[in-house]
Amino acid sequence: MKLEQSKLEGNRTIQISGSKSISNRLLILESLFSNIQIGNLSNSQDTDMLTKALSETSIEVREGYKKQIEASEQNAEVVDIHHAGTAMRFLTSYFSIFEGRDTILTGSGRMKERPIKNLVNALRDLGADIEYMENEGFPPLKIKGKKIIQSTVNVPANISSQFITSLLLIAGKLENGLEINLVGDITSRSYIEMTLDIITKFGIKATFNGNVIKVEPFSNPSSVIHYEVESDWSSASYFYSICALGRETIHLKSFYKQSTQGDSAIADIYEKLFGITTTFSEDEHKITLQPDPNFSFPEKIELDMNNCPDIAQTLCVTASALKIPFDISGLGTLRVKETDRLQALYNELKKIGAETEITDSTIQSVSFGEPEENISIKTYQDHRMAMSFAPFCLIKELNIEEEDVVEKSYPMFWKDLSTILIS
Ligand SMILES: O=C(O)C1=C[C@@H](OP(=O)(O)O)[C@@H](O)[C@H](O)C1
Ligand SMILES: C=C(OP(=O)(O)O)C(=O)O
Repeated sequence: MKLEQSKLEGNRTIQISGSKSISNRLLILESLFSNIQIGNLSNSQDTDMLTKALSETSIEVREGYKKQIEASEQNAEVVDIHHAGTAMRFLTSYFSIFEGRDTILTGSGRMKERPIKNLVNALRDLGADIEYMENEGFPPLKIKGKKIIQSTVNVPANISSQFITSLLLIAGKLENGLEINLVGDITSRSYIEMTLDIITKFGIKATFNGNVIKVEPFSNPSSVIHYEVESDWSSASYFYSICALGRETIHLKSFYKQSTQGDSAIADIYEKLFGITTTFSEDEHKITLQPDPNFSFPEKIELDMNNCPDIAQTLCVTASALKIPFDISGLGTLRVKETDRLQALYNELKKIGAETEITDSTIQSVSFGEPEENISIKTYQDHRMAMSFAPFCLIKELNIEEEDVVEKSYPMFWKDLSTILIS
């Protein structure tokens, strides 16, 4: 995607679709239990992948399916979820309790490099039957669905919170409920809290004290629950970056003041660091991002982003574009996402003039110089690389390679961007 050097057209409104994280949790719950209606479901490719994987596996169909499989002794169903990490992790638990069904759960080349061992170990400890088909600790998996009766498990919590969420989503369905003891540091904690918020709104009883999460068994909500998904704050982050560089007002919908998405931290972060105030219009669920024209930027940015890892790339690009020194910690999980995001940032920030140093879990600026003449940003098949570098067109024209990657989380990104830029 060639992006001309542009200015920001003020006062436009952008409607972003539902949170990918919330949507994917609700889809699993909808499939395990009934009586749920979802509004503003994410239009992301990851959510489509999950919807497809779950189609015809809802609870009602499951009973019939079980008999069908027993009768015909069919081979395992193959489910390919491509790049969708949450889908991979959530479906591992889901298919583990899908009695009578054998599933081969696989994904893209990159998915086969993303860890899943702690989740598989936890499920095996609970009694699940899962085998690795290629490399120990990584997808693809062969899962023989069966009834799980064990109810306590230890899970290391420092690699991915998605393992914990995956277990929490099936927990209510287990005959004896589930007690999870989180071992070690807890990464991406906000996502675990989001899951607990969703399951408890659903009627499932759960507590989180110290390092222990307890979930009681649950049958079904007594009446239909309507869940309106708040729009995606990770997607909104790119407009905060655009606002910080373009210094004009932007409106975004549909967002709430009380959000369960950890990435809503972007509002406070961009207010403190870049003078972008956010006002909420409760009745329209609209937020207005407004730059303070007299704001003086900080001398240095020091931030731990363990709770909101998906907006780290956004922040690094904004700070580099404004040449504000930064030192960001808490980013260990970035190494095992769609690409090694720390390495990708290190490589591509150079092109816009920022030299950095990276460690296992940090990125720090070293110096700022002039951007390259013909900037062409590689995305490494990572949607967030494409979207986080796009705002740089407010400073200088650039090319973003593999533009279609945005579809993973935000298919309308380029179209929405074009409505607020004037070249
Ligand atoms: O549960 C979720 O919806 C997510 C959890 C986070 O992953 P980790 O816990 O692996 O950091 C986040 O990066 C991902 O985009 C979505
Ligand atoms: C890391 C992400 O997604 P997932 O882990 O679900 O692939 C993301 O959307 O930034």
